[in-house]
Amino acid sequence: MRFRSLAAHNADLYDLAWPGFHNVADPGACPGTRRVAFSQLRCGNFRTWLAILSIIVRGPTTIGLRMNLPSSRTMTIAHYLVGSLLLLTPLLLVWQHFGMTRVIELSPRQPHGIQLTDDHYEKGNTVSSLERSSDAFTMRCQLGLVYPWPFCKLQFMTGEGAKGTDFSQFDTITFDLDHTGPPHQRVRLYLMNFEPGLSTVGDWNSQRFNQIEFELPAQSTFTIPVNLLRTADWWTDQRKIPLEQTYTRIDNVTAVEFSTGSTVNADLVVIKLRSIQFRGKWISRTQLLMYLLYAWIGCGLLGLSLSLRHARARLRATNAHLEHLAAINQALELEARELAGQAYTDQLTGALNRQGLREALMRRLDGAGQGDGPMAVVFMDLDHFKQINDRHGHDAGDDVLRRFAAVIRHEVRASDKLVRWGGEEFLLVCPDTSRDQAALMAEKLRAAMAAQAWPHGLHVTCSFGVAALEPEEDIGPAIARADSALYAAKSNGRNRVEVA
Ligand SMILES: Nc1nc2c(ncn2[C@@H]2O[C@H](COP(=O)(O)OP(=O)(O)OP(=O)(O)O)[C@@H](O)[C@H]2O)c(=O)[nH]1
Repeated sequence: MRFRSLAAHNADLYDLAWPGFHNVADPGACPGTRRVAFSQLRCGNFRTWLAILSIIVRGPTTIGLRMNLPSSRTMTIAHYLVGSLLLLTPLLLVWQHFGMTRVIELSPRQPHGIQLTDDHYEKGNTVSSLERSSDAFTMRCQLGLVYPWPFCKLQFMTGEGAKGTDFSQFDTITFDLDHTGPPHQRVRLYLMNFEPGLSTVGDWNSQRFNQIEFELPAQSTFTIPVNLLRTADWWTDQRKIPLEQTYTRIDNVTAVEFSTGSTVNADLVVIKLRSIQFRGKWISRTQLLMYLLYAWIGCGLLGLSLSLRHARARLRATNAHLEHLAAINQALELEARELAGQAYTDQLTGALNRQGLREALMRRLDGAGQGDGPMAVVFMDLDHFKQINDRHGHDAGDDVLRRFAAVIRHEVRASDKLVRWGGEEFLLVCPDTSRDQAALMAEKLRAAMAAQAWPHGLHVTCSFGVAALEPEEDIGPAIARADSALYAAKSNGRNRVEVA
């Protein structure tokens, strides 16, 4: 199994430990991008604010602070949205405050229909006349005293039939006029609102009379707020309008009436009206704030869902990465175990080598309560092995060695350790085994050798030297005694067991 380089692994671990930003010294910078070092990001530093503004407006992928994961297109769009909203919010608020003005003007310059009426149709004797010039309407009104509430009024038509104009979005009414007549001259303004269910076409008085009455000021131009308009009491009394419907309503105004006030003297009133202007905002501040709030909430929700998606993708990537690292770790452990096994094992026979024996003995001694019982060693040496090599070749000799080790392993306990001492010499270390038990076992092994079918029809025998460890004795002297016993077995004719 091939693995990536250690450097690549380190980079992986670095990424896991520090998700978010790469080292600014990363040489893999995108061409054309500017990099900003963390050390440069300090409050009061012009570059800091420039960098932050860049993140907002351009998105994080286009500047030096590069995220580990590439931002998706949708994330970039979200960043653009937030940036746009950040710029648009103050702009719109300022524009709403100083601009966005909507005006309806009632004047000779505007095409609204106009007519003059007085109390004649109420059988009064008021005499009125209207003079129209390019810049003003001049109303002359000689009030009579026959009708109890004499009046003259200018009617500006702002609708037709049941269809009127919406004045509800206007905030102020500005008058431009001159007047002559008695002091403290009062005037009235009516906004006639047609309301289905209340008003009928052709019945003028069935429309809601939104009224305001005030004394004309000395100056020609003056402004009053629209919210001073009230449904006229006389109209609600006359029409028997329930109290809960006596509110002001000016969303369907068919006419605006400018009338003399409630003075009952037989005065001559002359009013030169240049204009009445209704001013308001195309969008009220409240509406704008609501729209901005919706936009921010929408943007926030979008950003949240995108962040969640991004986080989920990141989590998936991290999990996959962790799984990948775990697999690498497992493979490395396996490989390490294999390498460790090779260091302690003879490759040809699979028996332990001397280092392996040392390790096994160390482990035995380390174990609690281990190493206290009797222990025996059996030295084994194949007889006339040189002849096998000489007659049948080295490979045949190897086959015999492999088979020998297999036969011995098959016959002994798992706790007995087979060690290749060198060449055709093997050592069997038998824990919890007395000298007599070891001698019996050696005889059993010798018999097993005789019963074995050897390669190339060979007849292979082995000599055994048995020795037991004295209490508190190291294994070394016991091996030496077993070696001596083996020498004796060889001397006494081979294929036999000698006990030291
Ligand atoms: N095929 C093979 N031969 C080996 C290996 N290690 C040692 N030998 C051979 O084993 C032989 C040992 O010969 P000797 O020490 O003379 O012993 P012997 O021929 O078995 O004689 P006795 O031990 O006296 O019965 C030598 O020829 C070595 O070359 C091995 O790994 N493979």
